[in-house]
Amino acid sequence: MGPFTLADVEREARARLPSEVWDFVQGGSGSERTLAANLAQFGRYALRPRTLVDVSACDTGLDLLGSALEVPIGVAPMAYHRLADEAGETATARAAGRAGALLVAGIFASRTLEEIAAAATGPLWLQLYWLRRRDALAALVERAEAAGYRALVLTVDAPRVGRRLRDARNGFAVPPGIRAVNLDPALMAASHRSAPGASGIESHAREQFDPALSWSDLAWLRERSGLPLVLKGILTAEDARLAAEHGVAAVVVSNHGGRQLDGALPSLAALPEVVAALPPEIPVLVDGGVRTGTDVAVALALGARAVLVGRPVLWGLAAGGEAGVDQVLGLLRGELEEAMALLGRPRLRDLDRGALAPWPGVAAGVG
Ligand SMILES: Cc1cc2nc3c(=O)[nH]c(=O)nc-3n(C[C@H](O)[C@H](O)[C@H](O)COP(=O)(O)O)c2cc1C
Ligand SMILES: O=C(O)C(=O)c1ccccc1
Repeated sequence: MGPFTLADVEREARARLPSEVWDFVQGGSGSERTLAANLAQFGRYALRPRTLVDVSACDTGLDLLGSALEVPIGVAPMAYHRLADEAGETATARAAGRAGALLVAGIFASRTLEEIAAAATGPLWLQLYWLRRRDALAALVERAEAAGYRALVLTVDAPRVGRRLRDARNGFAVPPGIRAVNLDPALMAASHRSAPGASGIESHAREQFDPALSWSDLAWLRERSGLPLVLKGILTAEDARLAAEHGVAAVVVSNHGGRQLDGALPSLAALPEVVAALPPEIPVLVDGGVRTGTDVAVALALGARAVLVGRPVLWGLAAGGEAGVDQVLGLLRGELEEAMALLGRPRLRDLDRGALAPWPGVAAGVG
């Protein structure tokens, strides 16, 4: 029977994955304070249900950068889905399409951009890191456009990869059979070796990521592609305003699932100031710690247009492959519809600050 919650899927995934892969997926940087705070922040809000509203039809559909979604939910970009399931990103793509959800494929996908696009039936975006090898980046952008990707998501919170102590202690390296197949193997070699005290991921990023990336470099990307540019990893109003000035189409409020700056703001806590700093035509997405449909409702009530979900998708893959991702996305969708019905807010636009109160005795900053 079940799973009935994402926590059920998490338990099953943990039982199935090798412990060093589990640690890579689950872990955060440093003391994992931000990782924990992402989850805890949702508990700072209480919901204010309205009654005697016709909720016989709850509509979770929306338009995001010109693409229709059935749910305000996307799969966050994550490296190496094949760590969790043999089919990897193609399974994720099929499941996301069935759920009417967005898929953000990662630059370190373990299936080719073209394989992912062929499996996808819904909108697809591609996440990029700013690699020193700008030629490799330019080639990816060209391939993404040709394959039908609809936006580029530049991750801006990782000039280097944060120190993840679980991976360092485990000497984690990406297993040889699993590769970031969209990049030249020569660029990826360090990911497959662990140096003393550093994971392969950390060594690879030190070698290949260009930490000199700054606002003026965004023009390079925008010149190479007509695709909308999304910045992932914004946590402040200052950066939100700069993003708007630089012609960005959307932003993702994120601390990278607590994997980058330990001690950074929980993403839900940063969301209101980012929303307030941007005009309504620039949608704000948020990720980090979304585990239930009511979490989705809270994020939307604080001004997010949609949420991205990271680890739970890998749990789904590990627990049941493509069907496991169906379960994860299906549970979130069902829980969101239930929350909307019981809140008396049958349309996404009804989810506003009026839906929230601070949890009694806790300063939530509903504003
Ligand atoms: C195993 C794993 C790999 C990730 N790889 C990437 C990546 O390659 N690029 C990126 O921008 N974010 C990456 N992320 C961060 C996610 O996109 C997302 O910000 C985060 O997982 C959201 O938090 P959640 O896992 O609590 O939902 C990764 C996260 C995990 C757990
Ligand atoms: O972005 C990440 O969190 C991550 O785990 C990763 C994976 C491969 C290369 C760089 C970062």
